[in-house]
Amino acid sequence: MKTIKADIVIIGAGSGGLSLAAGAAQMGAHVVLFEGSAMGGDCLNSGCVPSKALLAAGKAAHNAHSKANFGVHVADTKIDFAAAKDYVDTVIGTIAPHDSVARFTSLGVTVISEFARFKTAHIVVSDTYEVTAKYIVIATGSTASVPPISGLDSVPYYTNETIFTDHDKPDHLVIIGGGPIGIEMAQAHCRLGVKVTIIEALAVMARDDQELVSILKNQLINEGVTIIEGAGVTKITQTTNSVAQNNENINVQLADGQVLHASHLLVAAGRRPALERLDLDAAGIKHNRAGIITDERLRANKKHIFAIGDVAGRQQFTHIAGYHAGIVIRNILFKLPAKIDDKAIPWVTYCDPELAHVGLTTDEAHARFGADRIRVLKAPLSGNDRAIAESRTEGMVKVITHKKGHILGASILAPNAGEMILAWAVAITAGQKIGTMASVIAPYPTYGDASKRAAGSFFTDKLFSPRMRRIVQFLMKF
Ligand SMILES: Cc1cc2nc3c(=O)[nH]c(=O)nc-3n(C[C@H](O)[C@H](O)[C@H](O)COP(=O)(O)OP(=O)(O)OC[C@H]3O[C@@H](n4cnc5c(N)ncnc54)[C@H](O)[C@@H]3O)c2cc1C
Ligand SMILES: NC(=O)c1ccc[n+]([C@@H]2O[C@H](COP(=O)([O-])OP(=O)(O)OC[C@H]3O[C@@H](n4cnc5c(N)ncnc54)[C@H](O)[C@@H]3O)[C@@H](O)[C@H]2O)c1
Repeated sequence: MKTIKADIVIIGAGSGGLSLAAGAAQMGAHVVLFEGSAMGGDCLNSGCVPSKALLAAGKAAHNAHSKANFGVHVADTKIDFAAAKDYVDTVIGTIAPHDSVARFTSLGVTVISEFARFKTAHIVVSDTYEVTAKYIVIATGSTASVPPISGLDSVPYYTNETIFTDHDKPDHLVIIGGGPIGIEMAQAHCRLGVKVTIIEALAVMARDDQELVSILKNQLINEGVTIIEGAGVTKITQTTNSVAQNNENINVQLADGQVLHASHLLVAAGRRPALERLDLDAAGIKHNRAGIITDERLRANKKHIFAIGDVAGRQQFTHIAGYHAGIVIRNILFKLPAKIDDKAIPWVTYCDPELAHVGLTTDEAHARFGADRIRVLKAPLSGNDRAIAESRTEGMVKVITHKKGHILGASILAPNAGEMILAWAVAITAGQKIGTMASVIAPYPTYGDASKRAAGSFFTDKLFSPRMRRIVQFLMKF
């Protein structure tokens, strides 16, 4: 057993662990980083990167098919599903060196490619190392949560960890769960020629603005995705291939008695924190079903132990893991009592059109301020010249403000909503009122102009009122 003394031990080299390791080591701390699997974690290997690459392949196929209204006729579009998966591998391979052991070693981080667990509250061990550290940061992420459906354990199914590595094209992909993973994978596969059905126990994309979600749902249904909501799966069985049509030999029974036949299943029913290898009891660290219990400084019940990213039981996004890393750097390296601030957290689901959000949702704003103290501003893309020129009028910018003009939240459904939401994230972070966005000079013609238009509608009633008309008519006398 080799022994090391370190300033900071980080367990997990995903988005959170890597950001923290790179920052802390380059600022002079002695950092030991444990990773038991692939460097880069979920985001690089089985999350953001492969899903966005597959969506890009799907978008290329879709655009090749749907150009007739532009007067462009594309003959004989052929989709090579395996080649699309090769493309996904290439994208991962291109980014991988950035997250590699070699790069982090060159930054001064001691990387140990083994799973780690607590021996005591100050000592972390793996198969061949024992590291004593002043601070320990748990960044072990999350894994797919597999619901206890009768028969599921006796049939093959994909999770995010396996779906990107299989290069065979499914005939009929049935997806259990209509959250961001389910929606993104449904559209990517459908556009690459796969028959897709989503089964969602409650409502799809429940965390997002439901008016925008319903437009998105129509878009997906028009493209060929079948969406079944409010339907629990009660039982799953498998028949022998010889009696199944189109390889649809997995039978998915729903609570209403309906039975669907799938060739492949994807379980996308949420996440559970990756705690099982850590032996948290050895360090007396408190946790619950969501993850490590932390305070606003991301400290566990032992104040020298922190948790960041998915395992911290808060929002589960790569940019949040990176944000957490910054909070922990300020706490550990600079001894500042930095706390997380939830006011302007953005998220984007990268279907086409993209669905983006930042700040409070309409429901949250209602609950916090009451319906009579908030305003909802809308700019449908049907009134946006760029969207009309590109035949992409299906979306909308929707903004929630306090009645005094403070911006509380924004949701956008648009082709590049993920880029557009940044302006609203900046405005909310900076505590700006809606007048700032209304007075911005937006380049024409852009989708961003719809943000300005939504903001401007805050003032429409006052600007075009009888009172204003009387004032202007009076002033025109001079
Ligand atoms: C399909 C999919 C698509 C996604 N798309 C997006 C997106 O577009 N945008 C976005 O912001 N987010 C997206 N996410 C979420 C994002 O991937 C996660 O929020 C992010 O990866 C969390 O980073 P993390 O560092 O907390 O954990 P992870 O990236 O999961 O990294 C944790 C690491 O810890 C390692 N580990 C675990 N236990 C131990 C141990 N005991 N010892 C040593 N190592 C250990 C694991 O092997 C892993 O490498 C997506 C997720 C999925 C599944
Ligand atoms: N673009 C992005 O940023 C992006 C993309 C993918 C994932 N992610 C992250 O990963 C997380 C996990 O994504 P997810 O989609 O797995 O989880 P999720 O929790 O967001 O959605 C899971 C869905 O599955 C449903 N469900 C659960 N059990 C079910 C069952 N037995 N039958 C039918 N439906 C069931 C739930 O009602 C829910 O709607 C997200 O919350 C997000 O934080 C982000």
